[in-house]
Amino acid sequence: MSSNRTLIGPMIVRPYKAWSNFWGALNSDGFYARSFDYMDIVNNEKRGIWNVAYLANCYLLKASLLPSVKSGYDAQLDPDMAFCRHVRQKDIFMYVDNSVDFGHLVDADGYSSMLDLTHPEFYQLEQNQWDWERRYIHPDYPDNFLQNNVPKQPCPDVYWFPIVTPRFCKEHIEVMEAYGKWSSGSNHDVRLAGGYENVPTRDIHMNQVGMERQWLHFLHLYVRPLQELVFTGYYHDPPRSLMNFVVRYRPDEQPSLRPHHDSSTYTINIALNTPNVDYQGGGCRFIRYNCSIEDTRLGWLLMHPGRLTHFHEGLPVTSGTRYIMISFVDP
Ligand SMILES: O=C(O)CCC(=O)C(=O)O
Ligand SMILES: [Fe+2]
Repeated sequence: MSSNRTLIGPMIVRPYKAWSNFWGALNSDGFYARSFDYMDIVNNEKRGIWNVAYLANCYLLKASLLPSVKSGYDAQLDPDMAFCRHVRQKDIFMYVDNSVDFGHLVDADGYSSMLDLTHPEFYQLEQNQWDWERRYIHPDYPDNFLQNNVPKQPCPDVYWFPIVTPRFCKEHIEVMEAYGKWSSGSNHDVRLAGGYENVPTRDIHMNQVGMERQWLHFLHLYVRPLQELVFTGYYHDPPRSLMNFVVRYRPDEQPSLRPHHDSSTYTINIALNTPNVDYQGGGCRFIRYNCSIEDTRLGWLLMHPGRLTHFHEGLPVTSGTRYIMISFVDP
C-alpha cells in the first residue's frame, strides 16, 4: 500500500446484496471471473488485501490521485465500469481490503416506498438482515446454542428461550395498534379458509400488516434451530405456518382463552409485554400438567407441542392489556 498509485478498495464486511452486486456485475460482463475463494473473502473467513480489476458502489480514493482521474472516461460504459477502466489504463491499482471492518452498506432499494409504514425498519429482515438482527434479536439468543446451555423448561415439554429485543416487542405492538383492525373474537372469521375459528382470540394476523413473508423467514432463521434443539429428530425445513398473529387480552374485551389444542405440530408464544407492569393476571396454563407460566418474560418465546398433549388455556387478565405473538407451526 506504499505506492502512490494506489486506489483503496471498497469495504468488505458481510455478504450483503450491494456487495454481491459488485461481483455479479463483474460476472455478467464476462470480464473477470469470480475467484475460487470469493465466498471465503466475502464471509470474512479469509482476510487480507487483494488487487482487483473492478470496484463498484463504494470505495475510498486517495486524494492525491484525484487530479489524474477526474476526466477522460468512456461514455459508453456504466459509471463504475468507465471509472475502473480509466484507472486501470493509468496503472493505478485497485484493492479490496477486509483486513479491517470499515462498516457495511445497507440495501436501501425500495425503502422510500416504505416510509408510510409504522416502523419501516421492522420490515427489513430479508433486505438488511445484519442490521435487523442487531435491532431486533435478543442479545442472549446465541447463548441458546451453547453446548453447556440447558434450555429452560417451565412446564413439561414447554421450552423457554430469549429471542427478540424490547424494541421488537414495542414496535410490533405499535404496528398492530396502528393498523387497529382487531378481530371481533367471534367464531366467524372471514380471514380463515373455512371461515370458522373454533377458539377465537382478539387478534391481527401478520398477513394483514404485510408481514407474513418476513415472519416465515423469521421462523426459518431463528425458531426452527431452537425447535431442533429441544424436539430432537423432528426436521421440517422451512417451517410452515398459516396462523401467525398477535393476540390482545383486556378485561373488558377478551380477558382469557378457554382450554384448547392448537392446530400445530408445535406452537410459539412470544411475550410482547410484561406481567405486573403492563397488566395484571394473564399467562398460559397447561392443564394436563397442572402447570402455569404467569411470569412470562418480555421478548422470550414459549415453545410447546400442539394438538394432543398440551391442552392449554390463556389465564384471565384482570387489568391492563396483555399482548402475545403466536404461530401455529407445521399445522
Ligand atoms: O394466553 C396464552 O398465553 C395462550 C394463547 C393461546 O393458547 C393461543 O392463542 O392459542
Ligand atoms: Fe393455544
